[in-house]
Amino acid sequence: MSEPATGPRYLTGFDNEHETEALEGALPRGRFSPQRVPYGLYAEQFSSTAFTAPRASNRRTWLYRIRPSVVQGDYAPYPEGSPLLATGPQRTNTPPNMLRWDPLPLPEVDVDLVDSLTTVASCGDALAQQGMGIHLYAANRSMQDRYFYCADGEWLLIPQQGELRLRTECGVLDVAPGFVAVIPRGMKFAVDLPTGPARGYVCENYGAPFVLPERGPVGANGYANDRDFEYPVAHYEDREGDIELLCKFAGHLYRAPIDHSPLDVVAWTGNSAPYRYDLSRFNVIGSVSYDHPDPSILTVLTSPSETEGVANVDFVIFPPRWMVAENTFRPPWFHRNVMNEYMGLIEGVYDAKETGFLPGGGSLHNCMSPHGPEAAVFEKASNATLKPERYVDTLAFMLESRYLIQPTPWALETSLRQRDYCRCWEGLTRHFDPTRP
Ligand SMILES: O=C(O)Cc1cc(O)ccc1O
Ligand SMILES: [Fe+2]
Repeated sequence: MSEPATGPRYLTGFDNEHETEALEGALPRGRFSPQRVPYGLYAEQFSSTAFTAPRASNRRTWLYRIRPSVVQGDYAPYPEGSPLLATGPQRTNTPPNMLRWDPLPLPEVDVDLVDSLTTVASCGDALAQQGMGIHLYAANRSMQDRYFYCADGEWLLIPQQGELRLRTECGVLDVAPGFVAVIPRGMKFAVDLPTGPARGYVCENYGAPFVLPERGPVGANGYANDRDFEYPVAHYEDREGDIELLCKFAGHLYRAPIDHSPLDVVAWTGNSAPYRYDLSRFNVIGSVSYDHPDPSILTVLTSPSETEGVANVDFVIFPPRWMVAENTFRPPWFHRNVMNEYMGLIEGVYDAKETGFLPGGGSLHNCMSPHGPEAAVFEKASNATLKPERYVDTLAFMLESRYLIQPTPWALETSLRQRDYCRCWEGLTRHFDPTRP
């Protein structure tokens, strides 16, 4: 267990069968469901995979709580929720154009993270448990007397500005920019903003829960190491009041009244729990000889599809690292891909795009749409004197999917869309001269 001087404590190890209790002796020993649970708690199983999923991919947690989750009111639609939250499939045509957006401005009115959700795009179909939704948030208010869960998918939160404190059924996670957090499908939580306004991205993974990619010949270590994934210790809220439980279900928001905090889990054991990961812990593996490797080498987490090696979603990062490849065009190469790529920027500048791709912004290059370094980057990288160079002040990410990523009507129409994006490649003029090899 890691114990920072202040703030929440964490259990470490990806997908471990963790166990934790906020009151000594609260966790039943030797069985999950004794006739009577210590301290008068209720036992509740939380299943993130089918009961019969293979052992290696099975995820479930036993929660020991003050009241079972069924103690709540009926759901009613929550039409006041963000009108820009969408699930898909999108009804508008998906253009093949390369797309890019400026960041969302920070809000001028009080709004919490859930109410601020703005969907840029989605792929697949939440109802078929395939694909993902890509949302932006820009919020300035903590969630008070309201909690949320998403039945449509697991949430990967990628903060770009401002810290998030995630109060969840399993405990508390602090997530600053440079960290990511994953909340299992269906887990109840609230988001506080301890450092003021916050902005970032949410990948709502409709498919199989994220796992760590295989390492192949790289061996037993490297990429994202299992031990660096941090899970919260049990922490419970024992309070009653006029409280709201929000949920996203089949693409729509609902609200149910509840007269107590749903974060009343005193102890839990299992492997389906929220976790956070410090992206600076990623062990970057790259070329130490020549050529620019495929970006899959930078995969932090992958949600597999039924086809081996073809992801439902890959979460890939482009962190600070050394570039040493000799006689090599070092930036990302020009590219057309059967897979679909949404990119965001957490910090600094991305090596393929030195202008126009801004922290908090995003770009989308869908199936077979060409993309690559902008003209100025091509010019510079083709003529640079190649010596070892450390890329610093940079942290971009990519959400890559086998399913076409469909922008929402908002994303196509918003004034944040850079309608001149294509022009960044305009200066790529011909250099061909058949007389000079
Ligand atoms: O910028 C992109 O489009 C992502 C990307 C990065 C890279 O290093 C190689 C290929 C690729 O698609
Ligand atoms: Fe690409």
